[in-house]
Amino acid sequence: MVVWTDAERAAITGIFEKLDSDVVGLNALGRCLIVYPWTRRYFATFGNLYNAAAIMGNPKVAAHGKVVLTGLETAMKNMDSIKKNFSALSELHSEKLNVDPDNFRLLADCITIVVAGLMGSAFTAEIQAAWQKFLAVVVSALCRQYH
Ligand code: HEM
Repeated sequence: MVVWTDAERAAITGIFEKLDSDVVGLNALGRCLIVYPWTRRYFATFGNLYNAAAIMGNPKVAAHGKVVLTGLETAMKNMDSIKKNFSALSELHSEKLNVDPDNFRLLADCITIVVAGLMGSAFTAEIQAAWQKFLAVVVSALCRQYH
């Protein structure tokens, strides 16, 4: 079981309060698709993902970025049962979407980079530590139904 300190809980909820999930979602998913181009293959239904400008201007990327952030927000609101809550989502990514689980970590890193950029100096090492712990638990929960 994952144990969260009050400071970690406050750091994570604070990030969601401060940042606009539309902005974080588009920029993080867009960055992932640009930096790790093989991730584009999972989004064949999204249309034009040929280059950075097309990706960042694609409304389906923006909409899906928001979906991912909404998923994270659900995890934040249920921090003591992330594994249980993400069981169906893990199964979907594994069995139906066939997403290689290595990619979860890559998207998580893009989310951290975007959050860091938006938070500026408020993204202290302590806040980063709490945030990365949170994302590590999410990634581990998403990997759980892979076998
Ligand atoms: C932080 C990690 C991630 C989270 C929290 C997350 C969350 C979600 C959520 C909430 C959905 C919608 C599920 C539904 O409709 O019931 C979804 C769908 C999807 N995810 Fe993920 N995801 C993550 C990582 C990834 C990665 C790394 C990839 C591929 C590289 C990926 C590919 C997809 C695809 C292809 C869909 C279906 C999109 C569609 O056709 O609408 N996900 N994800």
